Amino acid sequence: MSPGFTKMQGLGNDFVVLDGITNQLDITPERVRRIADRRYGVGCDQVLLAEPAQAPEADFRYRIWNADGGEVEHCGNGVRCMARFLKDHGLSADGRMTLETAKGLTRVEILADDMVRVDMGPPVLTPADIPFRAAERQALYPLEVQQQVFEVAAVSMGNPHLVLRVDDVDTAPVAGLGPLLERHSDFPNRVNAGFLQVLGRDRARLRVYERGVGETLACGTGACAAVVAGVLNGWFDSRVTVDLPGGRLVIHWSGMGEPVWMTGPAVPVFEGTMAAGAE
Ligand SMILES: N[C@H](CCC[C@H](N)C(=O)O)C(=O)O
Repeated sequence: MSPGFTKMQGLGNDFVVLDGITNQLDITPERVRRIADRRYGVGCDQVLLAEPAQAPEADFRYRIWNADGGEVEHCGNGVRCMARFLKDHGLSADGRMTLETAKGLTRVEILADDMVRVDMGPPVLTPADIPFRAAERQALYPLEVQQQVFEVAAVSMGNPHLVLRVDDVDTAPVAGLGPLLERHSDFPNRVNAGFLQVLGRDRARLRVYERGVGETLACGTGACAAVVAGVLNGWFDSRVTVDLPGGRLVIHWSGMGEPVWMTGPAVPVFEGTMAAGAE
């Protein structure tokens, strides 16, 4: 029988969280796909694993896999849930912690009202580091998809994002265009595709077709990338409330070289144990 897990969600972006600190766990892409399957397994958008820190400045390391089994660099909703998991399970005595992921260090603080504030670090905009096939950095890039050309922003928050501005997220072609954008050849590692509706200089709506998952109810790194794209294109001031289908994130970015701050919820749903074969 496998060790326990905790099901958590951040604005409906849902996770199976595993404790690799107390337990020795071997996570494989096949195992992730089984766990993430919403019929044959627990079901989730991403699997998150807590591990002992490797970097001296970090309190813990945490790893992220998308439902398709691919390991990725960062997850905004996930890092909030991981911090809450570590605190609730007595693995962290403090509501403030530094978590290490493949993208680097992320500083997290659980606030008095149970919201979680995260220093997501500065955005990466150099095409080669996103990675994105463009010769030089631009605020918007032409991207051809099935003989149509879209103007998109390209931003990495440790993981790759494109941001496409639309008039109305409710009518945006997320289901049809999302998969084509996710696998566009100009993004060698694939990409998360954000559909952004600007409501004002401090308000936005966003839907995200996530790499390795499909459309999720919320995407934390996607909200950060969308605000960065909007600030760089003159659409936003530095503080923006982003309404996603699953709820609201508050994002703050004061400009180049500065970190992106994200504040939002992290909610435990249930504890469980997976039967042999379901994990
Ligand atoms: N699908 C993303 C990882 C999860 C990001 C998202 N769930 C978030 O809250 O940031 C990727 O492949 O880069």
